[in-house]
Amino acid sequence: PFTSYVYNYFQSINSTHLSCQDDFADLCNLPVLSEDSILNNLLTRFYKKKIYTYAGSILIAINPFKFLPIYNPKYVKMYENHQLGKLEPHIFAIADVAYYAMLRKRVNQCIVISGESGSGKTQSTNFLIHCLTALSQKGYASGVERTILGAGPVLEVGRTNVLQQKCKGGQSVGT
Ligand SMILES: Nc1ncnc2c1ncn2[C@@H]1O[C@H](COP(=O)(O)OP(=O)(O)OP(=O)(O)O)[C@@H](O)[C@H]1O
Repeated sequence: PFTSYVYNYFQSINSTHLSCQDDFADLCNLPVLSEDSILNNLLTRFYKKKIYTYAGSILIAINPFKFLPIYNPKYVKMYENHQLGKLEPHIFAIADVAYYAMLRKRVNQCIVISGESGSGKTQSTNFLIHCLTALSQKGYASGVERTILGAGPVLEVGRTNVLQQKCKGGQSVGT
């Protein structure tokens, strides 16, 4: 029901009008907090090619279904050791916060990725692993990234068998 609500809402919106509208990088800063204002903000940002939005320390990602040039090493560097919320919302910001919290607190960290089928969980997991291996500076040298990414499909098949597909609504990455 929520998906059809969102779909109907998106259908009723004038996209040219949206791209001129102001948007908020964090939903917590919305002057009025309602379903309409949240969806309107997410859609406005999406039309401006901003697929990520914060809800406090939670990152909301909207699948663009196309390549965006926002995952290159320049972005890893830009988000390295930064304070969450200072820069535009980004998946690398979440990886960075988890990585440095792990180093600082010396405690394992967990990133939970949730969404319906096809929403981009696997892709987001890959971006997180890419960023984490780059931050640890082992990615390029030892092929750690390739090894972890290679294990992903095997783990997914195993987990899907055990949980019988219906429970496959979330993914997690531990650092
Ligand atoms: N950030 C992104 N940028 C570009 N394309 C994306 C992004 N996220 C997802 N996609 C596209 O959407 C497709 C589906 O995403 P993905 O496989 O990650 O979904 P999923 O949530 O893991 O689905 P399932 O639960 O069915 O396995 C990808 O193959 C990719 O083409």
